[in-house]
Amino acid sequence: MAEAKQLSGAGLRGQSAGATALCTVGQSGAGLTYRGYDISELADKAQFEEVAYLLLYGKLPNRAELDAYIARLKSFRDLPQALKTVLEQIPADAHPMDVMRTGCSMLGNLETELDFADQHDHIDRMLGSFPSIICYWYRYSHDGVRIDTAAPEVDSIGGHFLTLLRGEKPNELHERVMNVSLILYAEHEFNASTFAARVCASTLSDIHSSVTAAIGTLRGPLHGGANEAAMEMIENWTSADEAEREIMGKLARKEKIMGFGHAIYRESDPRNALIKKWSKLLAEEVGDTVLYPVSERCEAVMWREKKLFCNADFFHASAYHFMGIPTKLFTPIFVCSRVSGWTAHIIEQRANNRIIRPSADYTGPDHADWIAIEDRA
Ligand SMILES: CC(=O)SCCNC(=O)CCNC(=O)[C@H](O)C(C)(C)COP(=O)(O)OP(=O)(O)OC[C@H]1O[C@@H](n2cnc3c(N)ncnc32)[C@H](O)[C@@H]1OP(=O)(O)O
Ligand SMILES: O=C([O-])CC(=O)C(=O)O
Repeated sequence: MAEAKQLSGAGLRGQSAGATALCTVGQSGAGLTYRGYDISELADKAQFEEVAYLLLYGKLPNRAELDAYIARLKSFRDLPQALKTVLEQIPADAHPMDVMRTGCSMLGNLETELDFADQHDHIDRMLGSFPSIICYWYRYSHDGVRIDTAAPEVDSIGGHFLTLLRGEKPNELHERVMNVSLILYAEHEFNASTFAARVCASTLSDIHSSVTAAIGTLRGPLHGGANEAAMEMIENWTSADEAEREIMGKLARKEKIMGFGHAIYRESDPRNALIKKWSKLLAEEVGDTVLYPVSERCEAVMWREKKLFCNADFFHASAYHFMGIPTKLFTPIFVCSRVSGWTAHIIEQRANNRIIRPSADYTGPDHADWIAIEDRA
């Protein structure tokens, strides 16, 4: 069994910030479970909606419960006119994560959470409508089309996203990959965005504020934004040899390579092998001879040179790209998935709440004498 990563230093590393029954990350150096279920088994056997139910309701649904849950999520796909009007004001060159942040916040204005007893209704609404929010904005701002977001012909959230984006139902392979991807991204203990959601929830704020805080936190390239940043890097390289030269140059310049490394895992991120397998299949489907070999070479060079491994984001970049998904929509897909984990954590925080308020080590002056404004330099 691998040793756990040595955790100490800045960034609250290695300090427990609370308890959770939702997820374990890196307990054996590399493992990941959601409520005790291993991620490999979930990615192989589950539907994303089943995993969301597991996280949110504490058990796997039986057939009748799953069917009812999927039907319920589908019923939340339509957007209120006022939200569509706001989305239509956002320019095409806006960052789609800003669109998600605004979309979630606007939903909170229109359908405000007035009572925590209704939290599940708001969560299901977010799960059902987030793909609609991003795709409505994208298709309107880029193609001038006002799409109907209901898409009743497709049941899954991943399939819904692709159908809205493309205007037609995806093939089985693409729907399956989206399902796996959403499962892999659903939950990850006290990562930065989830922690932001819990901090916000701990003030007894509403669920839309908590999720909006999480979206803003996921956006950064050190967190969810790494899948886009990885794509922007690898798409420049036309061969594996060029990728190796460029990576070596970046390492020599001490640049960060996006999609590698992890705050908790020590020797691998278990989500990588799972999404990599699907990226390879998609590469074969589109006849790719460049991007997948480039990605594999990056992986080999980073391990050889730095013992750094691909995290969940790296092979997501090529997988999404092979499915024709525009790079700037990569992180919003992460949002459509992680909203399940964020909201499960908000429920957990609310059930046993104390406001999250750590201390700081003060490093300023001991005492300063007041200087009248006319005497200041
Ligand atoms: C879904 C997710 O959010 S997964 C994470 C997505 N983020 C990325 O892919 C961004 C690139 N990766 C990183 O920036 C980091 O690895 C993080 C933010 C994920 C983790 O940060 P930390 O826990 O602080 O990293 P860690 O302590 O393991 O770093 C050890 C050393 O490796 C270096 N390192 C870590 N990751 C990388 C990387 N991707 N490229 C180059 N060097 C790296 C660090 O700079 C550090 O070097 P130093 O000791 O000379 O300062
Ligand atoms: O756990 C982390 O720090 C980041 C991560 O992999 C995730 O949120 O999926």
